[in-house]
Amino acid sequence: MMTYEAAKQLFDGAGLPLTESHFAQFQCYLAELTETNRHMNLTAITEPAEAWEKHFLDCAILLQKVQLPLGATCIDVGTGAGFPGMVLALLRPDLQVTLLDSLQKRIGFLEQTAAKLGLANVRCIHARAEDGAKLPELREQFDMATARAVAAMPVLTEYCLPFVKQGGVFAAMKGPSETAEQAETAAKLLGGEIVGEESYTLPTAGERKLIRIRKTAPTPQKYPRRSDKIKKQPLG
Ligand SMILES: C[S@@+](CC[C@H](N)C(=O)[O-])C[C@H]1O[C@@H](n2cnc3c(N)ncnc32)[C@H](O)[C@@H]1O
Repeated sequence: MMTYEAAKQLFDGAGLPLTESHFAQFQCYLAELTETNRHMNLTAITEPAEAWEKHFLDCAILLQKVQLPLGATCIDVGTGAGFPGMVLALLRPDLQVTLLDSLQKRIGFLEQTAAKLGLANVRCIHARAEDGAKLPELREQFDMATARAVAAMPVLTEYCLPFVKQGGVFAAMKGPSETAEQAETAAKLLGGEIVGEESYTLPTAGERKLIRIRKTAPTPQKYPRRSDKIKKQPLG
């Protein structure tokens, strides 16, 4: 059981505000996640204190690190149970958030959950990243693409950077061992430039890292390549 006071303290510790209405929405999200997780593999983390830290706080920190203008468009590639995208949409109703995943049943869960939470700023798309990024309505349309726990940097950059418009950013949520340098070749080939990496620490889960790549030129049409090619010959 998580109380509002405990959740607020957790967010305060990272310098993030948490209103009672956000708390109620997060609790509703967690209840949906826990219930659905009984019959669908969504996440290994449903214990309340752990979910609050490793899912909600971790994803909320992204908003603190990347300053998104009012009304910005974001895509979360390989969103799974909605991390980080659903958290962004919940905390920033002005953002237009697209949640993309290759598993239809997860997309069904996300559509139902966004409706339950009253989030009108969420769109859910069932597609592989490398197919979605070929669609004119998605290619180079986003101020920010993000992803957490989907693939290693060279592969992930090929999945994500094609979605970003020029001047926008790809922000990868990573563990401590991956580095921005690992994406340098991929970034160059895909029209990006490494901005840098920034570490932060979760209270009990330890170090996490945010790697940022800015989109400086259009992605050549031949990217992203076919799924098997991306995995067999990562750009690196
Ligand atoms: C380990 S889960 C991580 C989910 C979530 N981002 C998180 O941090 O909890 C990876 C997710 O990425 C999705 N995924 C993997 N490869 C993908 C691809 N090429 N295109 C779209 N989704 C993909 C999987 O279906 C899965 O839901």
